[in-house]
Amino acid sequence: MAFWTACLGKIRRDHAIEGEAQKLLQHRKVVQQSTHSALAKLLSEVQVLKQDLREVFAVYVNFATELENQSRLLLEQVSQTSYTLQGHHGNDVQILKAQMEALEHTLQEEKERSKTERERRKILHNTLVELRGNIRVHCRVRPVLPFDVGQGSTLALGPSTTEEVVQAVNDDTVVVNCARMGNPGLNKMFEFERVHGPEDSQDAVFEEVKPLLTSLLDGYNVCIMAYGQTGSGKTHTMIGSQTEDPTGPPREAQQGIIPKATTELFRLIAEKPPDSHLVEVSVVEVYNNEVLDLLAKDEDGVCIGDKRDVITTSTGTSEVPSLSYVLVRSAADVMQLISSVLRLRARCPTLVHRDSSRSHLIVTLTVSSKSPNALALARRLQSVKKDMQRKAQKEWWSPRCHRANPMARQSGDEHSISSSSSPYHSPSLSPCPSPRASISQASFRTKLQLVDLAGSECVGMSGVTGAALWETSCINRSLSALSDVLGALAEQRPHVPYRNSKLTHLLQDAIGGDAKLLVMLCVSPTQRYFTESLQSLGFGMRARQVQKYIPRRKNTALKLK
Ligand SMILES: Nc1ncnc2c1ncn2[C@@H]1O[C@H](COP(=O)(O)OP(=O)(O)OP(=O)(O)O)[C@@H](O)[C@H]1O
Repeated sequence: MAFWTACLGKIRRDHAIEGEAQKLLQHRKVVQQSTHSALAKLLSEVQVLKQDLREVFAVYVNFATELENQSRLLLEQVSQTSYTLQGHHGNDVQILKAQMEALEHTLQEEKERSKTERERRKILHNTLVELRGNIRVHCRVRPVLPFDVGQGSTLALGPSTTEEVVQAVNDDTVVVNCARMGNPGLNKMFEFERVHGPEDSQDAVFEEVKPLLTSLLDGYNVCIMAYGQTGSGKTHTMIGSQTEDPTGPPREAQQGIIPKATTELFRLIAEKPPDSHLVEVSVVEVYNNEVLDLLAKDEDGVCIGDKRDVITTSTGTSEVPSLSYVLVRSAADVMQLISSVLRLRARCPTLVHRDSSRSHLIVTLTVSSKSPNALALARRLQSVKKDMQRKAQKEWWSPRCHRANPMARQSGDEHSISSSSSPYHSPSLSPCPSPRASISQASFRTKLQLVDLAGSECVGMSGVTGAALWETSCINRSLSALSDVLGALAEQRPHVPYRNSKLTHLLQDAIGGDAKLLVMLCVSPTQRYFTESLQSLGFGMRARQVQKYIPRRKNTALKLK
């Protein structure tokens, strides 16, 4: 029984397993069928895709070929067009070139015509200046320098303050660009006899001044005066720039008007008969409205700078009694003398300029000439009556001849004139006229005054205090006195206030007398000094309006007698 039960159980289990196997087989069949059908579907889709791809490729190939053909066509057209265009353009360029050349030619012609016109106008103007006795005004615009951008200064400067607003537009015009000062489009133009730009050398500046030296020997008094704001280049223009050795003379290329004028004067004298000219030098500074004789020496022969007065003589000219004069025989003598006394000149650093001169410096070269004409006249004059001689002596001799020169008495001074060893008696040194001296009476004296004025300045900008503030106010007052004198002369007022300051009193003869006066305006170019530059240019314009006495030759009076 147990056996049968076991067999029955086994049969049941086998049957169940068989049933399971049947089910699995059935499922496998189903899966196989669905896989086949999916595969068939996929294959058909692949076929479709393949067909599509073939078609797309065919389209692409067609398109590429077409594109290539079209590009080739276009390229041909472009090269054809560019070839055509080149031909046309070339013609246009040729035409334009020809037009430009023609324009350039016309421009060149116009330039030359305008240059000739300007020169003609300048000659006419100069003749007019000469005839009317006007003051000549030259202007020099200096280059922008490191201290303009605030180096070495406590002032912090913005870029606008260092912008160049003053420009020399040609050789007689300066333009100040006022646009930045709230006046859009307003430029101020100033015309002078000669304008120098920043690129102009010391030589170029002197070339324009040189003819005055010939005038000096022709018998005219001459004064050259540098005016301008502090740091604008007055000392550079008049004396020159310092070498490494500040006590030494300036290098030749950097030499200013004083050394160059002195050299030129002695060159001109060398062309004259020997011993026909004597040159004496005096050096004066006007400091805090005091006149100081920089050649005055103490007992040890050291220059000390003594105070002097300015007086008006009976003939109405200004004189400095007891002023020291030193006889010089060469330009080197003059420069050595000037260099030796320059250390006495008042200087003070300001915020604008480290080596600012605080005084007006006046170097005077007095030339005594004995021309052959004058000699002949003197011989003839010896025979005229005594009273005529006395009258003539009064006119020919200035009060300087009646005083003894202190320098002449100083022993051991190689520059001092000794009347006995002198080739002829210098009028300034002869104690009084004698019959023997009548020949020397025929000589005439002319003065060359070379003036380096102290700089006009704004107290706020220079940042000075205390004693330096007093110096500044004295400088500004003396310069405004100078301006007042020019104003009075320009307006031909009956009273000219020469005596309002020592400076104007001292320079009275040069400003209002019959001297040939040249004002050298020095101007800084940057926006920082805009107001001061306008003021200086205005001063120059005022000076130009002055009609002085027509410059008179010093020997004409003799010839007429
Ligand atoms: N044209 C120029 N070219 C080159 N350097 C210049 C020129 N003008 C002036 N300078 C330089 O600028 C500085 C100031 O010039 P300078 O001493 O002549 O001024 P200034 O007008 O005499 O001043 P101040 O009135 O304060 O004495 C100097 O170092 C000088 O060498």
